[in-house]
Amino acid sequence: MNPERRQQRRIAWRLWWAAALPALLVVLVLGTSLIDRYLHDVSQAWRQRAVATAQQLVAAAEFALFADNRAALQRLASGVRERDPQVLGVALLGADQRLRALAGEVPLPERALEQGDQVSVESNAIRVVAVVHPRIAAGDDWFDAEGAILARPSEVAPLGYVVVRLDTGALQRQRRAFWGWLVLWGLAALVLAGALAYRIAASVTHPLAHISEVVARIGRGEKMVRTVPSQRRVLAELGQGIDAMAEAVEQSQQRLEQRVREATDALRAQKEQAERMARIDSLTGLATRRAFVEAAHAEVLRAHRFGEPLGLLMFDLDHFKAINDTYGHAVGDAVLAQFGHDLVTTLRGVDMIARLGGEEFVALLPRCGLDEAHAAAERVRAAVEQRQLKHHGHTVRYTVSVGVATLSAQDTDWEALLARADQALYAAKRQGRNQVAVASASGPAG
Ligand SMILES: Nc1nc2c(ncn2[C@@H]2O[C@H](COP(=O)(O)OP(=O)(O)OP(=O)(O)O)[C@@H](O)[C@H]2O)c(=O)[nH]1
Repeated sequence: MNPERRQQRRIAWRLWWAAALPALLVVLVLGTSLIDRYLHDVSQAWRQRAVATAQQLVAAAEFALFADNRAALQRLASGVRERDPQVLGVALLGADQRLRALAGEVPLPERALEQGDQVSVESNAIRVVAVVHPRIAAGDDWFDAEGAILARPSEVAPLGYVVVRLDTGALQRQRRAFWGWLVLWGLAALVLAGALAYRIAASVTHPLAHISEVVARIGRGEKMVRTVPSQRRVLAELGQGIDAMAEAVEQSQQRLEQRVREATDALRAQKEQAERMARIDSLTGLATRRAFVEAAHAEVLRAHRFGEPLGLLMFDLDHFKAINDTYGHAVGDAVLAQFGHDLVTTLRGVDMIARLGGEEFVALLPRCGLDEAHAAAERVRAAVEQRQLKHHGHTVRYTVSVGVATLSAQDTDWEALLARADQALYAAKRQGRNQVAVASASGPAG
């Protein structure tokens, strides 16, 4: 059983007990007190009946006791028993408390009998001992000549005693029947209260289970799940609260996701920008040293693989420090940018042009032999020589020295090729600048 279901059961049980227990207590208390009262009345009635039977016998036995007529007394005793089946026994005792007649079973009193009636209650019987006083037989002796009372019947010596024992088994049966009835009604009340409690509990636990399930699903990441109005019933406000909370959580999650997306996009853009900047020189728009190195490596491999020529031109602006010093750094930058532009327009589109750093540039010329490379270098040199850069009222003129090298079988990598072009450039500088110098396969030429 899952935890939600177990919790639902627990709540249902508590509600059930909350409704059933008071009902049970009410039935028990009311039933017990009613039965007690009823049984008390019934046992009083039985007691009175036993006393009445004894009193009837007292009246009837007076003469026979007076006359000590045992046969008459025996008839009386047997007659009472025959008439009333609930009379268990009748005993008639004389004034000396000795037995004169007996019918059925009667335990006789052990102690000397007193004047008044005695009622004793056994588990299944009531025993009444009644005193027989002379009332009619000796009546004449009770009044004087003027009719004044000399003595009352109770004040003179008794003629004898009547003992009657009445069966109260029926009373006990009635008592048991009532208790059975009470238990039965108690159970019926419990079942009824249970059924009602179940309905009441269900009206709370079903919406609770529904809301718990929705909360669990939201917890598992199902964003769009909400409570159903027909199922949240008495807990409508709680359900609406959960819905509102889920809505707020979803919205804040969406906002968060949006922010994460934006931050990721910004990071990606920054990364791309950084990569672009790492590959493209911001001043001239040409490839950087890093981009050149990658391309040169691939080109050298390709040229060796297909036996194609590969030319490399290395450029260095002449006396560039003087330009900076004379016109300022901004003009120096403008010269660099212009030179980059001139390289792009003068050389071919397939040529890989890069700024290695400072005023040093390089161009890789695929499928280009020495003559072609030299011609290209010369074109650049001549174009730069003709260039007049106007910047903030200044007209700047400058020249460039070029070192030319072509890939030889000994150049195992681009660095070897570049080193030879650099040596050629150095030679061009040495020879007076504004020159193109060509490197030989083993070293620079003049
Ligand atoms: N304006 C500007 N100047 C730069 C840049 N990069 C390097 N330089 C300058 O370029 C100058 C290079 O000077 P040098 O290496 O002495 O060479 P040079 O003056 O051209 O002399 P030679 O090459 O021998 O003809 C230095 O003054 C650097 O500060 C840049 O991006 N912008």
